[in-house]
Amino acid sequence: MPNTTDPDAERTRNLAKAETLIEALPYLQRYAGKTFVVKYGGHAMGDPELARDFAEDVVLLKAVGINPVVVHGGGPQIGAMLKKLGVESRFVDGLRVTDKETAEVAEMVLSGAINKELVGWIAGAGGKAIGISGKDGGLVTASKVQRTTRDPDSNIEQVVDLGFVGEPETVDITIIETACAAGMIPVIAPIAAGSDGATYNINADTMAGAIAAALGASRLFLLTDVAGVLDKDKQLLTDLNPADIAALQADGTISGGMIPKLETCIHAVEAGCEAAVVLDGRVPHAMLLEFFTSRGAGTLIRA
Ligand SMILES: Nc1ncnc2c1ncn2[C@@H]1O[C@H](COP(=O)(O)OP(=O)(O)O)[C@@H](O)[C@H]1O
Ligand SMILES: CC(=O)N[C@@H](CCC(=O)OP(=O)(O)O)C(=O)O
Repeated sequence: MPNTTDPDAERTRNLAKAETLIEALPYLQRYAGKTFVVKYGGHAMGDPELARDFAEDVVLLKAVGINPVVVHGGGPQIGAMLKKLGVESRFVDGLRVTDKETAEVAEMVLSGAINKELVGWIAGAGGKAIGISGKDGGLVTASKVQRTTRDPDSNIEQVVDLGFVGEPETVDITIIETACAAGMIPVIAPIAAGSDGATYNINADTMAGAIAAALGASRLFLLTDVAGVLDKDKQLLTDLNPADIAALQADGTISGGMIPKLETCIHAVEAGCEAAVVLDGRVPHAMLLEFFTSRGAGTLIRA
């Protein structure tokens, strides 16, 4: 326990607090008025302590004049609900094959339960969040994802039907700009309607990347369940560009869910987002530590 009655110890602690705030000063000056898109993955949401820390980080960003825009996932939560309902689920290239019933469950879990829970966490931290999906205010329209595979025996290319899996086709940022200007923090579920009127389930990383690109965001943070992008010896790679990522993909260093995540980062930085960061969402206040200290954390991707 710290000795609260020792004036020297008290002075040292206060000095450390002041130094931390001063360390943040250049970042605060540089990014006031800028927009950050934060993708909060379903895996990072399980722990209420971490969810509280995350909400505090977002509210702090807003309080210092940055516009945070949250896009959330919820893959594990959709999986748990489908299991309860006795509906089978399978993935192709990290995307959930989505029939009509699965799309209904995905919308219920993402736009309903998770979206409102996050809005609640942000309210609890003193912020004003507005929970929406791609459907609201014409934010995102979806087109159906097309996937093909090559049959290993015949070498014939076959179309894989993923059902109602979508990708953003158009993004209209009016609702985001309106909410931000009114002092609110948009919290966005990765669901959108297609031109056929159907509801489409969109991978949350893809949704976040498209929104970051449309906003020309200064930062895209992707909070996940690893320290960042790791090399073959499991060491953290702190800085990458699109050419580095292509090489890592070619030699098999990155695989699985990290491939669409980094494709999202490349798309965002090539479309004008200053930088994307893959961050460890299991670390308390990961986003603030990355952003407001000179040491940083995670993997920074720039064009
Ligand atoms: N080189 C790599 N560095 C870090 N993670 C990697 C790498 N290659 C593959 N992965 C995998 O990517 C996963 C993150 O992607 P994903 O599971 O889709 O995250 P999320 O659910 O947070 O969107 C990690 O848990 C890890 O298993
Ligand atoms: C098409 C598709 O796969 N959609 C995802 C949407 C949620 C998501 O991406 O959540 P995480 O970020 O927590 O993984 C799904 O159904 O799981």
